[in-house]
Amino acid sequence: MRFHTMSTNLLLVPIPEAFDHIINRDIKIAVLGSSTVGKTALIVRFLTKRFIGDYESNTGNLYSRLVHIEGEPLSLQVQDTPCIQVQGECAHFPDLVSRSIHWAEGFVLVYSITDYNSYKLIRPLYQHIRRVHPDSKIPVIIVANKSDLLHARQVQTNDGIQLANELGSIFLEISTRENYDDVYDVFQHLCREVSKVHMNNNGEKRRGSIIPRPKSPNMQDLKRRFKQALSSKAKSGANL
Ligand SMILES: Nc1nc2c(ncn2[C@@H]2O[C@H](COP(=O)(O)OP(=O)(O)OP(=O)(O)O)[C@@H](O)[C@H]2O)c(=O)[nH]1
Repeated sequence: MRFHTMSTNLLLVPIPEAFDHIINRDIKIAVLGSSTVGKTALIVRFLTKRFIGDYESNTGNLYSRLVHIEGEPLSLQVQDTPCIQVQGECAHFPDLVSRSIHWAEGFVLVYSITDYNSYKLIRPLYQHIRRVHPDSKIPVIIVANKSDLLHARQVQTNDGIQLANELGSIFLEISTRENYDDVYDVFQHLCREVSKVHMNNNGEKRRGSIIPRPKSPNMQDLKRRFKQALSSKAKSGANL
């Protein structure tokens, strides 16, 4: 399943320090879900375009990239998170997951179509996010991964659609392995939604809180020293 909202460019390059002064905003995204649903594969596929089969068990890497949304350069940070354990109806959130939920401004909730338990985790996870961010409509995308493994399917597409409708979230069924475009869409859509939240909902607040970055700390320092030197010269001239 695809959504069709692609009109902007998403450019992925490492963030060089030289860009620091022109990037006004960070976009912080957390990718959450239970074990082996393909969280790391999804992020790595997005960042490198490559599907790499095997990963060490994830301990929580943070990835940074420069992206362009509607021409504006944004610093994208993606937090990969350790898996969440499910015990009956309860989900146990490791520390890093809890911290990521507080930190992030947009979420990718991943389950695997081959693992019904991973699907069952999505609702409590979503509700937990809403509890942590009660005042804001934080963008969330539900991703049903591994759609290429049809023979092992345990979760029907309709189950995903229904859940997403109920929760008021966007839903995508994708194969990280087979289809890069869908992976790209997930992150592009989320970046744009977070960007919209920045600009529309919190625009006034954020505009007020954006402190212009110093153009160059060295230049400022030089100017200050130059002024000091001038005033001490003027003083010593006055003393003559
Ligand atoms: N067939 C198929 N396999 C996938 C897909 N996405 C991920 N996998 C495989 O699923 C397994 C788990 O992927 P990971 O990315 O390590 O999963 P994770 O959610 O980060 O797992 P944890 O590290 O336990 O949290 C790996 O063997 C991947 O190759 C997919 O779209 N299709």
